[in-house]
Amino acid sequence: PWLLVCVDELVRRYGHSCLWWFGPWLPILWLFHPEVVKPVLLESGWPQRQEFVLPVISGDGLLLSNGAKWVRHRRMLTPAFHFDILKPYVKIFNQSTDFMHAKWRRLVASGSTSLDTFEQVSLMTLDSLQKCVFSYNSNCQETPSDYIAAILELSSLVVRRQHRLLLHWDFLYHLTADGRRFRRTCDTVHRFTADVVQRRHQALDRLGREAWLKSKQGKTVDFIDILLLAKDEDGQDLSEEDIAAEADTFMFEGHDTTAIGLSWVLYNLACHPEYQKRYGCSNCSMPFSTMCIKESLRLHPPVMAVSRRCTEDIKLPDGHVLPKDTRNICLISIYGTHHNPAVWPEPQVYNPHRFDPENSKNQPPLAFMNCIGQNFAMAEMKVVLALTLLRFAVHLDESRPVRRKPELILRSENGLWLHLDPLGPSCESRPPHRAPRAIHSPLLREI
Ligand code: HEM
Repeated sequence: PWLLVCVDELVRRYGHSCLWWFGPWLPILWLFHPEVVKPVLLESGWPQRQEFVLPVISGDGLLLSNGAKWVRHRRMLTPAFHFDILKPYVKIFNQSTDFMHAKWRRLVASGSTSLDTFEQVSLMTLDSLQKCVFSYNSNCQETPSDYIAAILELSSLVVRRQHRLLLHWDFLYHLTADGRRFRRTCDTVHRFTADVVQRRHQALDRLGREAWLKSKQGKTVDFIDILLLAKDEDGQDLSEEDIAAEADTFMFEGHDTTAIGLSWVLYNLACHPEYQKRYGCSNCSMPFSTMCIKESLRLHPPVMAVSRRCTEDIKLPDGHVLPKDTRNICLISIYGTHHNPAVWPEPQVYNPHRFDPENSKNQPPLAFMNCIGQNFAMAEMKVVLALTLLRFAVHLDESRPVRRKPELILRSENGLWLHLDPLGPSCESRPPHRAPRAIHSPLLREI
C-alpha cells in the first residue's frame, strides 16, 4: 500500500497540509489536520463531482449534487436519518445478522476454517439496506439476486475504471466491454428502483395521503416512504427521478462503507482479544462498543478522502488565504487526519480508550466527516458487532495476512479472512453470559 505509506510520510513531514502539482496546471492542496480541514469544510462549497460514478446514480443524488439542489435535498433528507425513524430498522439489522450467523455456523460445521468477513458482511449490509430502503426482501444472503449482483458489479467496475486514466473519458469507456457491461448493469439497478418508486407513488396518488398513511400503520416506514412524503419549504415534493436517485445513492454509498467498517472492527478486535473479551461480556456497555467502532473507523477509515473546490476565499488559521477559484482542489485526507501524530499520539495503535467519553472531550469529531448516514451506519454496526461477539470468538487467520488496499473504500487486498469460532453457553474464554436473542433500539441511543 505505497499510497498509504506516502500519506503517512507527508503527514509526518508537513503536519497540516502540502501542495501537489498534478502536471503544471492542476494544484491539489492536501489537508490532514483538523485545524485546516475545518475552515475548508465549512466554507469551500460542495463536493467535487466524480463523473464516472454519475451514471450509476441516476440523476444526481446527494453525494454528487451541488449548490442549491444539494441544500434543498439535504434539508429534505436529513429527517430520514433521525433516531426515531431509524428505531424500527434495528429489528431488520437483527434479522439480517441472524441470517448471516446461521450461514457462518453452517460453513464452520461443514469444515470452513476461516471466512472472508468482508464478502459475508457485504451481503448482509446489502440485505438490510434493501429492506430499509425499499421494504424488499431479496433473500440475497441465501439465494442469488440480480439486483444485488448488479450493485456489487457496479462497485468493481467503478474501481477498475478508476485505475485506467484514459477510460475516465466517457466516449472511450462506453466503447469497451466494461463500458457496455456498466450500462447494462446500471439499467438493472435503475429499473428496479424506478419500478418500486413508481408503484409506491401510484398507491399514494390512488389512496390519498391520509389513507396511505393509515395503510402504513404498524408497518416499518422505509426510506422510499419518507422521501415520498418529504416536502421543501415551499411545499414541493421530490420528483420520482429525484427519489430514485437518492435511493440509489443510499444503496451505493451505504453498503460498502458500512461493510468494510464492520469488517475492520472485527479484524481489529481479532488482533486485540483483550478488547474482544470485554466487548463480548453481557455487561459490556454500548459506550464501549461505540469506542471500539470509532477507534476502528479512525485507524481504518472506510472513505479515505473527500474533495472540495474553493468557491469562496478561505482563510486558514496560520493567516494564509486559499483564493476563490474552482480550479483549486482541496483534498481532505481523512486517512491523513486520522493518522496525524499531532492529533492522535501513536496513531498506528488500536486503542478504543481514545474515545472514552472522558478522553475524547477535546477531540475533533472527524470519524465520518459530513455523512448523513452516520446514525444509520453506527446503529447497524453496533447491532451486528454486539451479536457477533456474543456468538463467536474472532481470531486472525495467520495464513492470509491482511494488506490494506485503498480503492473507493479502504479494503484489504485479498479479503479479510478471520477464524470464527461459535461460542457455546459455557465458553471458558468469556465471562459467563446469556447471549441475548436480539439487540434493542434503546441500547443504541448513545451514538
Ligand atoms: C461506516 C459507514 C460510512 C462511512 C464511513 C461514510 C462516509 C461518508 C463520507 C466521508 C461522506 C462525505 C462525502 C463528502 O462530503 O464529500 C459521506 C457522504 C454520504 N453518505 Fe456516507 N458513510 C457511511 C455510511 C453511509 C450510509 C449507511 C448511508 C445511507 C444509508 C450513507 C449515505 C451517504 C450520503 C447520501 C452521502 C452524501 C451526503 C451529502 O453530500 O450531504 N453513508 N459518507
